[in-house]
Amino acid sequence: MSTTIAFLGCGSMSEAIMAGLLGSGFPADRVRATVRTTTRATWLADTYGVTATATDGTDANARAATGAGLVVLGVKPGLVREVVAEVASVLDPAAVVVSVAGAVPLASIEAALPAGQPVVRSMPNTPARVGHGVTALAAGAHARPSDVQQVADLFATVGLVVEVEEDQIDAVGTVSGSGPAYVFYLAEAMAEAGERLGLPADLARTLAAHTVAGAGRLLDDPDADPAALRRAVSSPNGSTERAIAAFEARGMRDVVAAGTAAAEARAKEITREITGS
Ligand SMILES: NC(=O)C1=CN([C@@H]2O[C@H](COP(=O)(O)OP(=O)(O)OC[C@H]3O[C@@H](n4cnc5c(N)ncnc54)[C@H](OP(=O)(O)O)[C@@H]3O)[C@@H](O)[C@H]2O)C=CC1
Ligand SMILES: O=C(O)[C@@H]1CCC=N1
Repeated sequence: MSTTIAFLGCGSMSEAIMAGLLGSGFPADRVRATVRTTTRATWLADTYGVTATATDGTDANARAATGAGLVVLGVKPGLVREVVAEVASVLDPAAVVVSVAGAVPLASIEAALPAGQPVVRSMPNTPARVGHGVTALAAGAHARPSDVQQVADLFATVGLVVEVEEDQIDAVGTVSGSGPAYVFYLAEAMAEAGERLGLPADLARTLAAHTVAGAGRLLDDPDADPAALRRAVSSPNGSTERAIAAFEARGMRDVVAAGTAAAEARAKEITREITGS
């Protein structure tokens, strides 16, 4: 990849992608980032050696997007329209606009850009920070296969990339986009449970965190089967089997399904808030 990349909005998600990209050897002098505050802009520039500027009352987004081959929309969903409006007139016609924003439809971005501007919508996740992300991509109406490939190459520097239809993106987001938060929540719950059984808080947290990280490593294999890995821990009539039976009896699978359904419903609600339809 030999283009200039502009991250418009560089918080948790875009920083994770940017860090992975730089870690893969992409030159820092071809990366631009914009954020709202000067403090964060200075921190990003000092930490990564990229050009980072604050937008507050300035045309920083337009300046960062000018001449960039890839323009990543990394702001919160409610700000996407505003940022697109700031850059629409300066984009190179061949520049590929990549949205990481959850719940913002391709059509609403395309409608605010010059006709024919290629747009790709993505749903990444924060393990990208350590090169273990998974990103789903959905191509917009004017994105050519080579545009999608360029975006796939960007995200491949931070993990696995899959291509989906846009109508699957909300569901994807509830599994892999939000998913790291569910796993961290499980780690919190395991630590609290350990404390209730008398373990010191620090020890319980260390045990839970390292266990989740280690289990993740075991899953990090194309042939890994979560159910088989679970069975390998569960001795017949042993203590793990008893724990899993207690989870099942309390409807753990339904609880997880209810969480993902709530996440999907909220994504659709945000889409309605943004598009007014
Ligand atoms: N976090 C996640 O796990 C995932 C997030 N997403 C999507 O990524 C997007 C960003 O989320 P996340 O990174 O968590 O959010 P953050 O709040 O961490 O990052 C948003 C960034 O946008 C900056 N910003 C605010 N206003 C502007 C502006 N007008 N122009 C340029 N930059 C601006 C902020 O600057 P400052 O720091 O100075 O305030 C901040 O750095 C969202 O749309 C979300 O749906 C998608 C998948 C996963
Ligand atoms: O919570 C959110 O809205 C975003 C989308 C997926 C992960 N984070």
